[in-house]
Amino acid sequence: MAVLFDLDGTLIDSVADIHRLSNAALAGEGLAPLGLETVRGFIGRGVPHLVARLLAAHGIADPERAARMAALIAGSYDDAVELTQLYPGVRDAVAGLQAQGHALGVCTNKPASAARAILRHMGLLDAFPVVIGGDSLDLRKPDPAPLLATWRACGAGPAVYVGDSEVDAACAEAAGLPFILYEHGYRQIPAEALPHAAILGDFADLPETVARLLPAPRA
Ligand SMILES: O=C(O)COP(=O)(O)O
Ligand SMILES: [Mg+2]
Repeated sequence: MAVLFDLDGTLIDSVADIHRLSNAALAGEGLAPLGLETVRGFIGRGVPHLVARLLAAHGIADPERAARMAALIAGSYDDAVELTQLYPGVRDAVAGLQAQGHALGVCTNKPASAARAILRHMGLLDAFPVVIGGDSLDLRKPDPAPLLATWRACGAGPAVYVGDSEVDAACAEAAGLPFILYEHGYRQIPAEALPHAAILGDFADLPETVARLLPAPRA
């Protein structure tokens, strides 16, 4: 059985680093910085969406500037780890699921190398042998393709997806996987408004929630 995770807003609280990168990219274009809460609302659909929203906040739609900003962010994303933290209980939950023999994977819209870099920084890269990022395939979440690729690489057995946003809920639904909504991430609408099999408020409850949704096969 497999437990698949979103990254930003689910395993890690990365908004401060993404905020810093975003304002550096805006500064490169001579544009004023944006507040942390504003940038938080732009996270979850990958870097192209992020830069489009950063520019749109300044009333700008300009593919050339967006491409320059995306390149600047890509150039420093792997080092944007200092302000990022694991959500409380993540380390123990991951260890517990590993001990129960679950395959663990990450399916994020963050670029794959930045996703691996932050997992390495947290000492968790070995726990997640499968990491699919927003640039791993031609399609990103909410298209189900990256989640299905993660699921297949984790053995294609019974699986759940743990995520924090509208994008993750839609992606899990399209992939046909039960969705566990982590409620302290970056979603923009009430938790009840998102399709979910369970809501997770505390990572300490994750192994039990997974066991409820993925009962062990009878001998
Ligand atoms: O938008 C991003 O870059 C990443 O977001 P995700 O980890 O929640 O998919
Ligand atoms: Mg997320």
